[in-house]
Parts: sequence; structure tokens; C-alpha cells
Amino acid sequence: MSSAPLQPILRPHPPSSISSFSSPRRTRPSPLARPCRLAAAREMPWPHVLTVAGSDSGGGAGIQADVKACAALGAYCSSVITAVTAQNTAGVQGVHLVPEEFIRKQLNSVLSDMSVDVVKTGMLPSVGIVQILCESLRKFPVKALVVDPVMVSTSGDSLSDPSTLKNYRDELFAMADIVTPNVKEASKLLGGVSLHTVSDMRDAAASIYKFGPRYVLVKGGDMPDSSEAIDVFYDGKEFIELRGHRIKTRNTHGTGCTLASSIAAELAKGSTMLHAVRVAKNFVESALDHSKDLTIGNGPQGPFDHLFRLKFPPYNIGSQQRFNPDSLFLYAVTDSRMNKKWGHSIEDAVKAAIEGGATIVQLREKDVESREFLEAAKACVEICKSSGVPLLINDRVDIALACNADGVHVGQSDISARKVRELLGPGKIIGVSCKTPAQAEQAWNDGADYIGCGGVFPTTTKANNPTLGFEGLKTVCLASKLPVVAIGGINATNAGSVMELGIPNLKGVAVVSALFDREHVMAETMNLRSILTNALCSV
Ligand SMILES: Cc1ncc(COP(=O)(O)OP(=O)(O)O)c(N)n1
Ligand SMILES: Cc1ncsc1CCOP(=O)(O)O
Ligand SMILES: [Mg+2]
Repeated sequence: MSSAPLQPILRPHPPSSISSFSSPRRTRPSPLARPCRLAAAREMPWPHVLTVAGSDSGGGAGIQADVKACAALGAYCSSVITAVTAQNTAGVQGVHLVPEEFIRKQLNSVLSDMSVDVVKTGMLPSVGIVQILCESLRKFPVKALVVDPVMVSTSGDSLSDPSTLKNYRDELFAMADIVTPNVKEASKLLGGVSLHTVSDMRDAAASIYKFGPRYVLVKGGDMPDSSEAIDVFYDGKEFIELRGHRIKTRNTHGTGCTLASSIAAELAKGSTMLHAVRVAKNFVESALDHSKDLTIGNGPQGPFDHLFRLKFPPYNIGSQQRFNPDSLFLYAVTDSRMNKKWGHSIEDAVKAAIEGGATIVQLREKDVESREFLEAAKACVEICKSSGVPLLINDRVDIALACNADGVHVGQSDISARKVRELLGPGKIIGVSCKTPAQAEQAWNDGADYIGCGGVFPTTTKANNPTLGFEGLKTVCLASKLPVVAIGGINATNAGSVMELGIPNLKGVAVVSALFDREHVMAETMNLRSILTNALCSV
């Protein structure tokens, strides 16, 4: 087997990726753009959100919420303060506007010096402030602009001059990547139309889209009489209803600011827009759930705890690198029985698979004691980290947390992906095994990053695993909003035919025995990778 450099993966990134947003000033190289065998120095990106918003003296909303949400999601947050409010859990007692020229000065200070990835706006209380912001963004372009059209506080107090409505719509929305009104704000932006149903929210999203943003999210959290919190996401073509649980609590002050700054943080980390919105919605729901019984202040609406995850040691935000679906290309899944048979340690097997060009690794160790598994997992985390290859753990969330792996893969009879997401946080990769469209839909709703679909071919590696064939695989891929990796009986003879199916969201193959039930793991992996690359080139 020759040791020529491995082919880079040819499949382009998804078209809706953040990298397609306006004028990126910095581009981060994909870890897959260089041969996997080279242990490259890992860059340490610090995703940066600038919030342009008002200060809330009560600490629950505005700048204070934005800084906490970004911190919780692993982004740096700088701030330009547009107004100082005197505010508590009873409402807004006063608003003091920061002079416009001083807002310009703050914007200039931050944008001229720091590499801001995403700007998020909140309270923009005058026409002049909106104009100054637009001028600054033209002078210092950023990757994305998230506009939360704050006009009225949750307590019902006005936070912007009514004359700003027009220049919000005409100037700012045209520059925005996403606008996130709640139903009251959407109604105001559209001249007072009443919104009572999800269908009304769709119409509102389509009307607001016409003002120029790339995406619109109309939030239905304020809609009465529903056990669900339904938001409508619109990209100009398709409406997607995002359903969450409505948490019964008084502590909802700052949810709008938090959602928008969480979207901004995820975009700054490199997520696509839809993924960023889903992570943000899950984050707000979890924060409300964990804070529902907290009490601060005596008024009707209290703040919630953005940093609730710090109460769950050993919570760790992780690598902060967003999941790249292309990493599913050649997915190596280990097996302790096979390693033992060939006298390979888990570490040596993983090293060899990476040397051979595996793009992601899963430790699937069914017969190893927990302590031994954890020690091996820690060593594999280091091996994978130094090669820029993500490492996932099969089934065992405890092991993944303890070794700070990049994620977990679960099946239909394991802990639910929703629970795993809650335990691991937003920065980790979660995969779910799915055999049906309904399971794929559930995985998406639960916040998974990809699905594994199979067995595509008969396998002896997993007992009692029905074979789906190409038809079953195609049906699941077609229904899945998530990227898919095929698994089950895949080897050097049939891997090409899987990739040649040319299914857009089928990103690669996951393989156990064809790599690990072999003496020469590296050579087998190189061979399979070159077969996959050739197959990809031919579609
Ligand atoms: C990538 C990938 N896809 C599917 C599976 C199977 O997971 P599961 O159904 O939980 O079965 P076990 O692997 O736990 O036996 C997988 N592991 N990886
Ligand atoms: C874990 C798993 N899940 C579905 S099939 C399978 C086994 C895949 O192993 P192999 O690649 O040896 O067929
Ligand atoms: Mg499992």
C-alpha cells in the first residue's frame, strides 16, 4: 500500500452554512482540508458576538442576558450599550439613552480592533442609533447580523420610539441574516395585524421576509392556550415549525434577548442558521426548566439562570468546533472483541484507523469494564484531538463526560438523544441510530447532529439487526433533515455502491469489521477511503 497523501474530501459544505453569509472577514480552515495523518497544531478559535443593546439593571434581560447566554454557549461577547434602563421584576421605571455619538464611538472601538463574527441587536431606541449601526456595519462587515426587534419589554413598557419602526424595516432588516420577533412585535412591524394561530405566524413570517432578512423566526411563546411553544422559521421557501415544551414559570424575563444572542453565539461558532435556532431554542427551554422555581425579586416576572449547566459538574462545553457533516465520510467504529482477536489495543486500533484516513471514530466497546474503558477513552481522546478527528462514545454518556469526548452515539433502546443533549450540552456531537422516517424526525426534534442508518447489508457484528437494503436507506435519508451515515455489512466490495447512490444527505459509511476484524487496520482503512473517494468522484 502506497503512503501517498490522502485525497481531501470533495463534497462541498452544505450551501446554507454560515460561510455563505455576507463578507466573511476571517475563514477558518476545515480540519478535513489537510491530510488526516498529519498531526496539525489545533487553532483555538474564540467565536465572538457583539451585542448592541440596552442595559437591564435587574440583570435578567438586555446586555446582561446576552453576555450570560454567549458565555454559556462558549462565545466571547463584547457590548455596545444603547441605553441604560432602571428595571426590576416589576417593570421598567426609567430609560436613559446613551448619546448617539457615544454609541458610534463604542461601535468603532470594538469593531475596529476585535474580530467580531456576529452582531446581535436588541434595544435600538432611536432612528439615529439604527442609522449609526447600519453605517458601522457597512464600514466593518461581519459574518452575520441577528436582529431581535425589541420594541416593548415583557412587562409591557415601550423601549423604542415608534418612529424607529420604518427605519428598522427599511434599513436594518435589509442587512439582517435573521429577524426574531415575537407575535406582538411581528404584529407591530406589520401595522397591527392580529396573530392568533400558527397559520397567522406563517403569514407574518412571509411578510417580514419581504423586508429583506435572509431568515425570519416568529416566536410563539406568548401565544395563549397551548402546552407547546411553537416558533415558525422561514427561509423564503419553506416554513418549519419548531416545537418546544412550554415551561410553566414566572421566570421568563429576558427569553427573547437570550434566544437571539444564543443564535448569534451558535452562528459565531460556525453553525448553519437552522441548527443555530434549534440549539438556541433548546438552550432557552432547558434554562427555563432548570430555573422554574428560583425566586429573585417580588414582581410578576423574574429572571432565569443562564449558567444552570455550571451546576452539573463535570459539564464541559467541549471543543467548541461545530459538527461538520463531512466528517461522517469514513466512520470507524471499534469493537473490543475484534481488537482482542488480533492482539490490538483500542489505542493502537484507533491510531491505525486515523493514520489510514478515518474521518470520525466511535468507541463501541461492549465487553470492557468501565474503568478500563475510561482509561482507553482518555488516551483515544488525545490521539483524536491531535489529528483533528472527532471521537464519539457508543451508548455511555458517563464515559463521554468523564473523558471529554466530542460526543455520543445512541440507539433506539439507549438513553434518548434529548436527554443526552441535556447532559452533554450544545457543543457536543450526538448521533442516533434510525431505521424509519419517524425515528429520523424524532432524532432531529431531540437535537441530534446526525443519524446512523442500517444495517444496509447483513452483518454478524450486531445481533438481531434487521437489514434495510438500499430501499430502506433511501427512504430514511429522504425523510431525514439530518446528515446520514450508512452502517451494517459495509466493506471494500460494496462501499462504493453505497456512495454511488448519490443521496445528498448521505455523507459516508460507518464500518466495524471491515476495518477492525483485520490484521492491518491502517491498510484496510486507506483502501476503503480511496474506494469511497473514487465513488464520490464518479457521482
Ligand atoms: C454510526 C452508528 N450507527 C448506528 C449504530 C448502532 O447503534 P445502536 O443501535 O445503539 O446499537 P449499538 O451500536 O449500541 O449496538 C452505531 N453504533 N453507530
Ligand atoms: C453497530 C451496528 N448498527 C447497525 S449495523 C451495526 C454493525 C456494523 O458492523 P459491521 O460494519 O461489521 O457490519
Ligand atoms: Mg446503542
